[in-house]
Amino acid sequence: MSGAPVALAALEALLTRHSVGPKHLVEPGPSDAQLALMVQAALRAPDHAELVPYRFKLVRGDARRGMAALFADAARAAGKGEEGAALDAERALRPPVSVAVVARIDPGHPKVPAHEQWAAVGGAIAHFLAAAHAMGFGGKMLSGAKVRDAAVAAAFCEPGETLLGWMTLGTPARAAADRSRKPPAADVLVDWHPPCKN
Ligand SMILES: Cc1cc2nc3c(=O)[nH]c(=O)nc-3n(C[C@H](O)[C@H](O)[C@H](O)COP(=O)(O)O)c2cc1C
Repeated sequence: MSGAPVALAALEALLTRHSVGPKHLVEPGPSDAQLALMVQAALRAPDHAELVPYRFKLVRGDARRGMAALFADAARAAGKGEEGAALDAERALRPPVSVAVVARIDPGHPKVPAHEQWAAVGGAIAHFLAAAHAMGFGGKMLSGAKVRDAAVAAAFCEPGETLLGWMTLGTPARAAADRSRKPPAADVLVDWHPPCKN
């Protein structure tokens, strides 16, 4: 292989990353130092004009109970009933750590259109979760209709911001199966040819 030596451990982490759902996550969650590394990795994702169009909000410890109450209220408001409310509350309580992803997109930016800012948010999520996986943590990005519940959104966002969802993080309960079904690289990488001129 030509080019710079490949950081094999980093590549291995990228090639094996897969989501681990909240029901398979147990304590311990990542420490402050480990979370800081995940954020540093996120900040390395491509970001036109370095706008950093996102913020991460850490939900752990007792704060999970507050989020569970919000989730339960959102479920009731959506007509899910008490059983649905309990299920949604459990989604907040079960992961040792949840990290809310809040996008702050500037639709009027003179140089960076909104779609490029959204791409930066996606890149940050990917780097964050890849770093978590590289450190042995399991994680999954989750959203659901509750991100659009007014009370839930207001609890996480300033005016003009958008709540994308939560990266749930913890120690995988067991060697989790990689259920990802990815297409072969050849389906995704194709040669481009200039349009024919007649
Ligand atoms: C912004 C965003 C929101 C998502 N919300 C959900 C969700 O609510 N429920 C879900 O099952 N997967 C959701 N996903 C997809 C999962 O995080 C995960 O990527 C998908 O299940 C594929 O698994 P993999 O990451 O192992 O390839 C979301 C992904 C993104 C980027």
